Amino acid sequence: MAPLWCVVPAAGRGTRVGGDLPKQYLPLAGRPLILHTLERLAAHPQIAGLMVVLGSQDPHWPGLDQLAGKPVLTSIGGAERCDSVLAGLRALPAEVGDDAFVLVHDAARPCVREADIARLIERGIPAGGGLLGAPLRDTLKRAGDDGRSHQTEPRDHRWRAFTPQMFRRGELSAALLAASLAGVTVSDEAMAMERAGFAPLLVEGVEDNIKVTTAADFALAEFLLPRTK
Ligand SMILES: Nc1ccn([C@@H]2O[C@H](COP(=O)(O)OP(=O)(O)OP(=O)(O)O)[C@@H](O)[C@H]2O)c(=O)n1
Ligand SMILES: C[C@](O)(CO)[C@H](O)COP(=O)(O)O
Repeated sequence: MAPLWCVVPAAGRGTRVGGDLPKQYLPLAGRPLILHTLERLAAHPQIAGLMVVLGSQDPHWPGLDQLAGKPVLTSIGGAERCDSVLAGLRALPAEVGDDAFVLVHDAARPCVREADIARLIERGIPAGGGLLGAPLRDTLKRAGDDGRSHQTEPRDHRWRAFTPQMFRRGELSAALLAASLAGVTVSDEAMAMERAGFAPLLVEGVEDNIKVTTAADFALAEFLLPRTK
């Protein structure tokens, strides 16, 4: 099977972490968070190259053009994550045809495991596309505006969505464009594909593939990094 390109949205501002520097450039184990993510992706034998989607004014990008001997290209993202992913898909090299499967992985998920990426590719391609995730394990409460629990929701059939997510370049681009034209901000690729009539395969991944979202997540990611190779 031919290796796949990976689009890496990295154009966010990290507002939930706070501070002046976007979270992808904050130090994690002594180096910018994004470098850990990119190195892990580039080292994967089934990944052909990386398309990193940057903010329009980004003085922090280190100007990488290759990693582990694989090309690292960049493009400019948009206001929402879904805009950035669509921009990255459009900027992929022409050798990546519309029928080619493409991975999308958050720059903010540095602890992704090689085996999870491999499992997504192996199971997702015959299924027409899919995503890593994990079934919800906690009891789920519906909160009222009063901050009290008013109901316990069923948790069966409910999953948390991770990245990578993997779809055909053409189908995902069309699905993201359709959502955008409808004024819908999709929070992940699978949501765009669901709106377009697809049923992405849920491939179980390890829950330590965390998204660094708040300042407290840096300590957890630093702990997990050497344990999730
Ligand atoms: N307009 C955007 C928004 C987000 N992202 C990227 O999408 C990933 C997941 O998004 P999230 O964790 O929400 O990152 P931020 O938008 O940076 O965080 P916040 O919502 O706290 O500002 C990150 O790698 C982020 O850089 C992006 O490429 N373009
Ligand atoms: C794509 C994602 O990582 C799946 O969990 C997530 O949706 C990113 O954005 P969010 O703003 O944290 O929902």
